[in-house]
Parts: sequence; structure tokens; C-alpha cells
Amino acid sequence: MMAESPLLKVSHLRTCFHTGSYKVTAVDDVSIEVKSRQIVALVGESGSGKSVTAMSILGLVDSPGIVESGEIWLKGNNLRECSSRQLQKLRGTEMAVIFQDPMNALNPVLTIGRQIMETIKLHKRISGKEAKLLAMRQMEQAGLSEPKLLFNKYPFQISGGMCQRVMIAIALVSGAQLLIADEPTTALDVTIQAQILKELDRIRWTNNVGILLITHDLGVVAELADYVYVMKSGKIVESGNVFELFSNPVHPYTKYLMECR
Ligand SMILES: Nc1ncnc2c1ncn2[C@@H]1O[C@H](COP(=O)(O)OP(=O)(O)OP(=O)(O)O)[C@@H](O)[C@H]1O
Repeated sequence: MMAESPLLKVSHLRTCFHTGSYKVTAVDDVSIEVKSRQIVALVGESGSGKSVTAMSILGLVDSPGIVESGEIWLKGNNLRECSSRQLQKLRGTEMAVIFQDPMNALNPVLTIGRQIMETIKLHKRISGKEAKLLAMRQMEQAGLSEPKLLFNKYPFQISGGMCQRVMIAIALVSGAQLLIADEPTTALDVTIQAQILKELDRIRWTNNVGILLITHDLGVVAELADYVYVMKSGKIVESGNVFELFSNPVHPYTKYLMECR
């Protein structure tokens, strides 16, 4: 049987920031892969380049940052050759992102229901009534009980954990096969964290989603990830299957991260 080709394949990615005469290589020769239904963790301390890697994949690196070299393939799409318009479209259809602070990621002046419906209407030519029904169903699927009540609420009226579930619902209605989760539970209470992690674990099977999970929390990695990349100063210093990496860390930095837990 042929091995499944990766959903996301990043090869030799280099992203730099130019400030005055100074140049910082935030992502330095990074290669990573995510397969469908796989949870791949990118771990490392603050400033190691995890978020810039994510932003590079999403095509959201802004000046003074620039993706200087490397290849990024998402299914059959060569993302480095896509125009910003094509990338914008792919961000709504093939890849989605959830951030640490879900409250700020939502539009504060639109109700939860309206925000989910708008995503649906971007993807499907259906009536408002049908979109509303679908939005309700999606909210239930993302673990949001009482969708009718929630539909007319604004982001500030619901908890951070619920906002993150709304973000997951929006990612799912777009049909995205790649979900980039950048510290998705860092801002949440411990019990809510566990629920959101469980949710991520569930949707990869129910929706065939591959997840790139960015975190500094090795507990989260041990719980959820299949494969791990350890990042330090812009470089991948070690990678491997989660069980092997945790039982036999080789790089001193990986050992150090594990001691810090
Ligand atoms: N706008 C910017 N201008 C200049 N340098 C930047 C900019 N954004 C990021 N960098 C550089 O990229 C490095 C990596 O940042 P990044 O946010 O990816 O780290 P991180 O591992 O995600 O950390 P954190 O967990 O704190 O978000 C930073 O240390 C900084 O040197």
C-alpha cells in the first residue's frame, strides 16, 4: 500500500524580519509535515518561531517580515506561488486557524449565529433559513448545547471556552482540512482546556482534519499529539513520534523542555 501523502508539506522554510540594518531569521530551514487526521505538535519556548511558522503557512506574514525561501504545499496547492487573493480563499476553504484569544478573533459587533452563517454562505449557495439550520447543527457538533439561545448572543456575552468552540465551528463549516491551532487553550481555565483539547481530538476523526498544534505546553502534547517537532531559535532541533520522543529525548533542548514541565 502506498503511504498517504501529507496534507501539509513544508520544506526548508525561511522567514526573516528586516528592521533597519538588522535581520532576524525567525524561521530557519524548517521542514514539517501534517497528514490527514494527524495531530502534529510544534513545541518550543516563547520566541522560538512557532507563530511565525504558522503565519508563514497561512500567508499572513506582514512587512517587515518576509518568507524568503522554501516550499509550502497544502494538498495540491503550492502556497508560495499563490496570490494573496488565492491565499485568502484557501484560508476560508482549505485551511483554518484558531488562536489563543478566541474572543478577539470573533467580530464583536456580530452575533455568534450571524458569524457562523456568514461563513456557511461563503461556501454554499443556500437560503438564509437553510444556513441558519446548518449553523445550529454545526454549533451542536462543536459541543455548544442550546444553539438557539447562543445564536443571538454577542461574543462578549459568552465565555472564552465557548468562543473557542465557536471558532472551531466556523473552521468546520468552511470544510478546512488543515486546522492550525496556535496555543488554543492557553487563555482558558484548566477544566475548559481539557474540553477543548478533547474537541480537537474528536473533530480530526469526524471531519478528517489534520491539526498543527502550536504550544509550549508539553502536557498538552503528551495528551494529544501523534508527532512532535521541537523548535529552538527558528530551527527544528528534534522531531519524532510522541512516544519515542518523550521516552528518549535526544537533543539537550528537548530534555530541558521536559525538565521544565
Ligand atoms: N513583527 C516582527 N518584527 C521583528 N521580529 C519579529 C516580528 N515577529 C516576530 N519576530 C521575531 O520572530 C521570533 C519568533 O517569534 P514567534 O512569535 O514565532 O515565537 P513563538 O515561538 O511563537 O513565541 P510565543 O509562544 O511567545 O508566541 C521572535 O523572537 C522575534 O525575533
